[in-house]
Amino acid sequence: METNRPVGPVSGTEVPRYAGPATFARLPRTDQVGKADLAVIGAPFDSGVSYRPGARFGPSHIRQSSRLLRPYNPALDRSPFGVVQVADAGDMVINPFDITEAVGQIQEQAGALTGAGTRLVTLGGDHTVALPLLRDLHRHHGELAVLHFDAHLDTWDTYFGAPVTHGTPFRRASEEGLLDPEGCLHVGIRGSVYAKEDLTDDARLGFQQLTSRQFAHERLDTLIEVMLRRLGDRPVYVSVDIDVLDPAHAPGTGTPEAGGLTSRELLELLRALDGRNVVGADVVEVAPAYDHAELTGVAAAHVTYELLTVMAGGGHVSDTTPAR
Ligand SMILES: N=C(N)NCCCC(=O)O
Ligand SMILES: [Zn+2]
Ligand SMILES: [Zn+2]
Repeated sequence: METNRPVGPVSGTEVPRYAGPATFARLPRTDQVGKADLAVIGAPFDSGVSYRPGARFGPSHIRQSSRLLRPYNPALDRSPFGVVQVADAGDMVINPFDITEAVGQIQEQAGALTGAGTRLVTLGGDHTVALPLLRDLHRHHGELAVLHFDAHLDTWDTYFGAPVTHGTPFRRASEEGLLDPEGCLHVGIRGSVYAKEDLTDDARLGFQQLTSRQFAHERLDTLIEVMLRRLGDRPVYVSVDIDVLDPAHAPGTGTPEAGGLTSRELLELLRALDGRNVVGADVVEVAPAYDHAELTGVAAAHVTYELLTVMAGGGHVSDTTPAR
């Protein structure tokens, strides 16, 4: 039947949700809809890691762990897949043997969609993938506020002389002028670094921090206020490294650090972005080989769902049901 309503996910009450190939949240593929306003896309690439490999399998694991998501999100009183057309754009093709070529391929394949007006939530892959995604979005929006959830700064300079790795994307982005130095914030930072100067370098590159320790001592609503004040009304890129969560909540990742956020805290922080101008997002560093019972996959799927809900925006109705 012809309809103007967005094409929604396959219903879990009509087709068993464990059956059939996994798109994110059982959404249609981009080639099954006219045009997607919002798309989930995989960036299976992990040649930038400094420790455990395996995040190249992140996109398929997050999709598999997303089968139980339902279309209505009570926390934000919204059916995100009914407000705008959301679809799964599949996986990018990325050379695992050449990082320079890989980041070019990511920028080009993301750009083909963003150039046509589709906003993206990219499933990594390791954190290297954020750099080409920021390069692409800077072309559309100018300097970006980066809201970066991570145990790690990822503003280090080089590893073994290599400038483009999963520990360096935000230093490169800052040096290239892609970031608004008044609007960038790390959330969940913790653990050891190489030297005290790492922290002063990081501040010079334009980042403030809400550390994981602050979550132990300060109220969540106070920290949310600090976060929102830092972002203002700037175009925001949200980068979620799943290792921002405590390893108890997300064991399936390459560089785990004890003492992290709970998934409840992270989901609340993301919901607080509702109404902000989120122009793109990623969910990275999910490495399923170290996961158990899809703990990390489910956390990443729910993070992605909250990002999509915020990015879908309010629309005009609270109970919009997508077409089937
Ligand atoms: N982006 C992630 N997950 N980790 C960066 C860790 C870099 C290091 O080995 O020091
Ligand atoms: Zn990290
Ligand atoms: Zn990271």
